[in-house]
Amino acid sequence: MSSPAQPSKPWTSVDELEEQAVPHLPASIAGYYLGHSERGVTVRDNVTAFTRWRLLPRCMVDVSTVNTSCTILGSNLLMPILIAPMAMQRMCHPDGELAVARAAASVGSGMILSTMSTAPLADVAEELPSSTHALKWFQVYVLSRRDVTAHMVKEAEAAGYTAIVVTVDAPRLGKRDIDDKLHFDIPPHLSLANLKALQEEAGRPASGHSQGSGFAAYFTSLIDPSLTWDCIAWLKSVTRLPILVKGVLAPDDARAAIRAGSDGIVVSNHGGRQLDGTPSALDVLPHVAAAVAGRVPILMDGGCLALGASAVLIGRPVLWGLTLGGEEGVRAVLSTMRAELELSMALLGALGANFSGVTSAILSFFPDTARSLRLDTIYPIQGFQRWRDEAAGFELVFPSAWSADLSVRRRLAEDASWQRPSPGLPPLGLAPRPSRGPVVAFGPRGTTGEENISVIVSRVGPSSSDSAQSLFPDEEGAQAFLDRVVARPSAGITAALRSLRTRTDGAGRVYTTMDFLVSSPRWQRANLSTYVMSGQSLYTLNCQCSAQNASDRARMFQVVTDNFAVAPRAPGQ
Ligand SMILES: Cc1cc2nc3c(=O)[nH]c(=O)nc-3n(C[C@H](O)[C@H](O)[C@H](O)COP(=O)(O)O)c2cc1C
Repeated sequence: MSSPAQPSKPWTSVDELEEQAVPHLPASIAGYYLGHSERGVTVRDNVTAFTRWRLLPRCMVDVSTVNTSCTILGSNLLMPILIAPMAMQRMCHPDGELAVARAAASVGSGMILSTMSTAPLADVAEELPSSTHALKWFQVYVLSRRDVTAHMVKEAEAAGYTAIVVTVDAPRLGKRDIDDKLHFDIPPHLSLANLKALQEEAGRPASGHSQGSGFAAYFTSLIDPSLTWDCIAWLKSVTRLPILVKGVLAPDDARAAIRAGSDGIVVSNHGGRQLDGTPSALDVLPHVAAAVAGRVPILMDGGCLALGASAVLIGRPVLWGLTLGGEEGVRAVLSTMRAELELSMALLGALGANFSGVTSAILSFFPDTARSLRLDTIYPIQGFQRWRDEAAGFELVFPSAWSADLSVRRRLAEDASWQRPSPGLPPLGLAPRPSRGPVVAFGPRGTTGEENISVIVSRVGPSSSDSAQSLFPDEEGAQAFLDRVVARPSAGITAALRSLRTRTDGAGRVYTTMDFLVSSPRWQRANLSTYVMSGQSLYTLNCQCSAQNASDRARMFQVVTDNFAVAPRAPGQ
């Protein structure tokens, strides 16, 4: 292909970007990227659907600060816009997937890397450092060769990808007439880097397929057409990563995906490239959101946060940016989209509108944004409410069906009266009582406390510099901590680390989260604990349940952990 192109003139819309990029690509590659199945009814409707909805702005809302950041399955992003998995990006630009990854990382977006990537998944992972606002997920096509699929998934987990997105709408490739006419195939200087071993084993597929698209024939030879919902359990048996299902349109399939153990749903018709005549992703989104009822995050192709998606995926515009300007071109596309989202949010006054009596059900339509505005201190959002403890300097969200543990509140009241005697009485002159446990705890109503979410604040002395580092730099350090602090060998109690991850807040504080299992001869408890230093205090958030309930509670605990935040305490506190 020709050398990377530059935009000939400034562009103001995705249509203009496409017009400029397409002439720079060989016809068969442009045809593949632009392509759709059959008559293109669905690809057109994906766009037209947006013209059938209208936005109703609310006035007189203070929008001097509009926040587009969000948290999705533990990743903090500066915008709820991710890059959809797209095959063979080196056909646009020599840097291909690497450039896209760099651009995503630089603007706080995220990338879902395709199985059909032309760069190896490990190389792409390196461009998306875990410490920044950069989500990296890996898209999986389940192949007839399950061993190869399992190997790829394990490799993705080892390379630091934090979720697997399994595409379920392509048991066969859709009928793509343009690709057939132009005999589209993988250019000879490129290869599907994640399937190299398979290609070497079977011999490289011959290009220039005389009967149509060589790529379509190759794809069909790879994919397992017998896939059913059992594959989610199979994927879970090969990886500990959350599994999202991409390609759901029917509400019943969303329910089935959750029953099968999916941790998220991507509403998508594959950009109109699979079955022609399916509804647009936008039109089905509200129905899927109703079926999902907040149990797992929903993402969608093309983008509408206000109808129930937590984040949106963009596809072809990224390829046009990549064609025209490599990394810089993709960055321009993402930055423009973020700026447009921010402007739309400001003009909508949408966030403040929720204060004017709109219910929590409506807040659930854009949960992450609503949470970032703390609207959940007033209304539950998707079943969670916010607890702010200004004196202790932290806030968290808790399941609104759970209640605060009254014994903790009673003990805190006792501590306070110990330090502040009743009015009129002389001061007792007593030293403050040392911290004796959590400052807040929540549990399901009517239970005895085995399941709980609690926060402990411990004074540890001046160590503010520690806040910028993870408390446990590696898994070995974290396991050593568990052995020392949690395990009690004399009572037969052991603690085993399952995973360790970190995130950083806007003030540079590092939140370290450990997933660990505590076992005694009689019981097993699953814990998700987050540790963060702020000022002179160590904050510990602990979410605990019985090991049997762990998979049921996983999503709830994830939301609580993702939204836990500390802030500097007022002077003297
Ligand atoms: C060129 C191209 C390649 C794609 N490759 C994949 C893929 O490898 N895996 C996948 O799950 N989806 C793939 N998709 C579908 C996208 O992930 C996404 O569903 C769709 O493109 C979004 O629509 P948009 O391009 O209109 O934004 C591809 C789409 C395009 C345009």
